Amino acid sequence: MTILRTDDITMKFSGLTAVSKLNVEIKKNEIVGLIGPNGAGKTTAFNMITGVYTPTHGQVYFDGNDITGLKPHEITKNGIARTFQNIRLFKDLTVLDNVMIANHLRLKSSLISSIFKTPIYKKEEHHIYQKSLDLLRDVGLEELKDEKASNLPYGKQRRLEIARALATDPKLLLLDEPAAGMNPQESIELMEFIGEIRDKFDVSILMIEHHMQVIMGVCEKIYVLDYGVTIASGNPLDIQNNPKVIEAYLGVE
Ligand SMILES: Nc1ncnc2c1ncn2[C@@H]1O[C@H](COP(=O)(O)OP(=O)(O)OP(=O)(O)O)[C@@H](O)[C@H]1O
Repeated sequence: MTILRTDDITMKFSGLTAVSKLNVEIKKNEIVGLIGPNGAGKTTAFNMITGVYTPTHGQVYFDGNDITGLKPHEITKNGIARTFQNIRLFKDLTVLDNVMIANHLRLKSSLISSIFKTPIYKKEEHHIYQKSLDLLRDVGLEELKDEKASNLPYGKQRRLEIARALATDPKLLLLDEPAAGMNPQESIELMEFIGEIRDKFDVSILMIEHHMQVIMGVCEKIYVLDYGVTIASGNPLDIQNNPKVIEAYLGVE
């Protein structure tokens, strides 16, 4: 079953075509990579899928619906969550509070009931507390729940970011360079972690990553962009042996 399909999505910024006619297909529970040299258009593709930009041409279909042009929060509610290249945590808040805040997107009670702390609000608040603790346990951060987010080592901050994204109950998770800044040991752990969250949370994953070992190790399918154009797609072995990819991407490493 296809969870995400982009149909010729294109993004033009005045004279520059950052992404040209991108056709991505992600199946349920698939882990897919999006790679390419700096400036190839990867983040722009994420921004079109998550509603930060409306494609200048083409459509985005998610879970059978056309989501092109929806606002980012509407797309999150539809079931797409993302992390960012530059970690975006509330650095002065605790690990637990970071996850609880992300969970509030799912809160059903009104602003009024939250101000007056009605029984419905208290019940939902308790549910969120419990769910956040469960999430932290699932990503291996439970013991650090009271720690300030900024005190966490880099690899754990990335995990917390992923936990925050998972708090919105996504069906598709977009990870923007999850291995950036990680040491080799953290990168190996990340590879295992990505497989675990796919299984545990029953999500599909689309990830941008420059770390070739991570991409080749976890992705079932890979798309390669160069100057906004898709120059190859296929399984890791096909991609590694594709002369166009070697020239455009691996050649500049
Ligand atoms: N808002 C914008 N306005 C104008 N040009 C933009 C904008 N966003 C991106 N670009 C340009 O579009 C092209 C693709 O950028 P993008 O950030 O998507 O690449 P990327 O593959 O994610 O790169 P990196 O690996 O360095 O993050 C670049 O030439 C960039 O300068």
